[in-house]
Amino acid sequence: MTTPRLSFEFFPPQTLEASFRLWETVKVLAPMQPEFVSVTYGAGGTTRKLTHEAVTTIGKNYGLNVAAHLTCVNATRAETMEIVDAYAEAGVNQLVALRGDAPKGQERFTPHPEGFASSVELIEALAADGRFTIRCGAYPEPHPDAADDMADVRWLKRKCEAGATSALTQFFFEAETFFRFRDRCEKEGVKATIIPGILPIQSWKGVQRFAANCGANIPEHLGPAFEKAIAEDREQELSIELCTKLCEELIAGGVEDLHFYTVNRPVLTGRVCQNLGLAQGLDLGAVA
Ligand SMILES: NC(=O)C1=CN([C@@H]2O[C@H](COP(=O)(O)OP(=O)(O)OC[C@H]3O[C@@H](n4cnc5c(N)ncnc54)[C@H](O)[C@@H]3O)[C@@H](O)[C@H]2O)C=CC1
Ligand SMILES: Nc1nc(=O)c2c([nH]1)NC[C@@H]1CN(c3ccc(C(=O)N[C@@H](CCC(=O)O)C(=O)O)cc3)CN21
Repeated sequence: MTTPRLSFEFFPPQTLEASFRLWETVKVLAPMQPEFVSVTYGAGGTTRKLTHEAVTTIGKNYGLNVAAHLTCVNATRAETMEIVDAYAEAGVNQLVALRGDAPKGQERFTPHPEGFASSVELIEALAADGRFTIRCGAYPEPHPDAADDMADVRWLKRKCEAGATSALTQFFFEAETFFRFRDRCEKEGVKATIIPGILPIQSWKGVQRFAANCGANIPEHLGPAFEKAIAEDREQELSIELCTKLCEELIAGGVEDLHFYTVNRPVLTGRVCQNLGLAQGLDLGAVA
């Protein structure tokens, strides 16, 4: 069994308090020497400037390899390529190219009349540009926009043919979900590395809301387990236990990379990595 490579996802802070949390999260997790970290891009491009600042600051101050998320929402092609130029000038060499969620108040993704109409178009433009390693998203369980059972596999294949060399999956809670998807992708001839996206459950309430919007299935037995854990004030311990088990199963099944959705909180991700024996240099003692 190989030692998996780690990566951590952050979101750009919208308030001063949130920015303290981000820096603490980065500072605590950076010593684990992740392969890369990534910074998300708010729905509708609302965090354009903040994402850029977070990406460059993390790169400069922590020497981490940072991948910036980029979406097609609410921007012309020219505007999107301006953002791309600014990243290249700042020394960023990896992008996570996404179609993007619909902005608040809008039901579904609607392309900008002069914008990229899909993730495939964005990836094609980035590949033609040639300056970046391109990562994309992948959906082991049907994305709400998927037409049928195989749509997400076939669409991922298109994204990889367009130039994405690795895919970060939506979070999921059963290893089997990932393995089934990986097998289907292999059968369809998807060449990219498929990296499981791992969400340690920070908030049981929050994750139920979020999962419903994303089409991620929450196994039924988790409901009573969390209710009991919350009543006994050990919600975090249960999250760590479940997430550790999921990662162990993935590693046993040959997974060589783990991408953690940190939601800008270092403890759960740190503790899971510790349990997996992957947390050299991690010091959780100083976390506020
Ligand atoms: N997957 C991940 O790791 C993350 C995803 N997201 C969000 O997920 C949302 C979706 O973005 P992407 O992953 O780039 O979406 P995408 O372009 O892969 O579309 C999602 C699914 O919708 C269907 N679809 C969309 N456009 C299609 C088309 N033109 N023809 C056929 N099928 C089509 C496919 O089934 C596809 O798998 C974004 O809002 C992104 O911000 C955010 C953070 C991480
Ligand atoms: N479609 C989509 N959009 C995204 O922004 C997105 C994804 N998918 N998938 C991958 C990550 C995971 N993301 C997540 C996942 C869970 C929470 C969540 O549980 N939030 C809690 C707060 C947690 C806390 O206390 O800090 C909440 O109550 O909303 C947030 C973002 C964001 N990312």
